[in-house]
Amino acid sequence: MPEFQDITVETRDGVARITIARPDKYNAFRAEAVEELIAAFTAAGWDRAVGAIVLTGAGDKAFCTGGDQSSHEGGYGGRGTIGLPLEELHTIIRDVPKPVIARVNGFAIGGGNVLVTCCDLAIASDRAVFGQVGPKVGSVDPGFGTAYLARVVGEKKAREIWFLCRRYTAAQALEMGLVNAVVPHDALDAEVARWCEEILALSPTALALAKRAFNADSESIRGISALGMQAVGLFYETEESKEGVAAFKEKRKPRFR
Ligand SMILES: CC(C)(COP(=O)(O)OP(=O)(O)OC[C@H]1O[C@@H](n2cnc3c(N)ncnc32)[C@H](O)[C@@H]1OP(=O)(O)O)[C@@H](O)C(=O)NCCC(=O)NCCSC(=O)c1cc(O)c2ccccc2c1O
Repeated sequence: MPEFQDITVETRDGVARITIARPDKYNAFRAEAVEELIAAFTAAGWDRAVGAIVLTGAGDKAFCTGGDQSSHEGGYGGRGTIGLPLEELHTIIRDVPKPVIARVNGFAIGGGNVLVTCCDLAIASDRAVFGQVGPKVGSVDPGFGTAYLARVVGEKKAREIWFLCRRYTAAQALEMGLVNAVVPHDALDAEVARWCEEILALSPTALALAKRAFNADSESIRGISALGMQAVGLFYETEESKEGVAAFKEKRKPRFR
């Protein structure tokens, strides 16, 4: 496994735990983090000794709060259409032939919420908070974070999440089907371990086939995502989008109109 700066990877007893390790930024990702996540998922995904992958964030505050707003004005400066190869990250989470569990230990906001959506399963602490902020900060995930979210929580709820940018409790996330279980914060690791143990007892090939069968039905969203990224790249160059980022950084309300 290569040396990582923004993430950590721990593989033990058949479980690879990938942690976004930027707690001072509420585990927001910059370009380096996205590249490292892609590399870690690729390695764990094809490691025959690994039967389940857990994605989480470091510390007690956040799972992930999406793109690092302090690292960009317009594009994010890395590889890909918007300077963050997010469509590749979402794709690899779906393509690894084993279950990926989001261990949601705190805020799952913006791109963090999209990661929860993309993971096969999600187990949340009762302190977790969910929501979208794209339209507040001049951005949108035009693929799995919108179109696939609608499949997960239903059309009306997905539109509410994006059109109002509210925050939701873990209990509300459970009710809408965004997570599979909610447990007291201190019981999160034990619960995630229990789910992994059950998965590890099952046929890996049957699980891989089931995952691919589930994915097949929503595969067209990958194309929508690629197309939408081109549009978001252009959107980031506009004053409207830049106003959203500036308002977040200056801790004020955006003036879009
Ligand atoms: C997470 C919050 C709801 C917390 O709010 P709260 O009021 O409790 O605390 P603060 O706002 O003061 O935050 C504390 C501290 O953390 C820093 N921080 C939080 N999030 C980020 C971040 N994303 N980047 C950088 N820094 C962050 C914050 O600045 C504070 O630091 P101090 O030093 O000032 O103390 C709230 O913070 C929040 O809403 N955060 C999310 C901000 C955000 O805009 N996220 C990115 C959205 S865009 C995105 O993620 C995205 C995802 C995709 O999948 C895409 C796909 C395709 C195209 C585009 C995509 C895209 O843009």
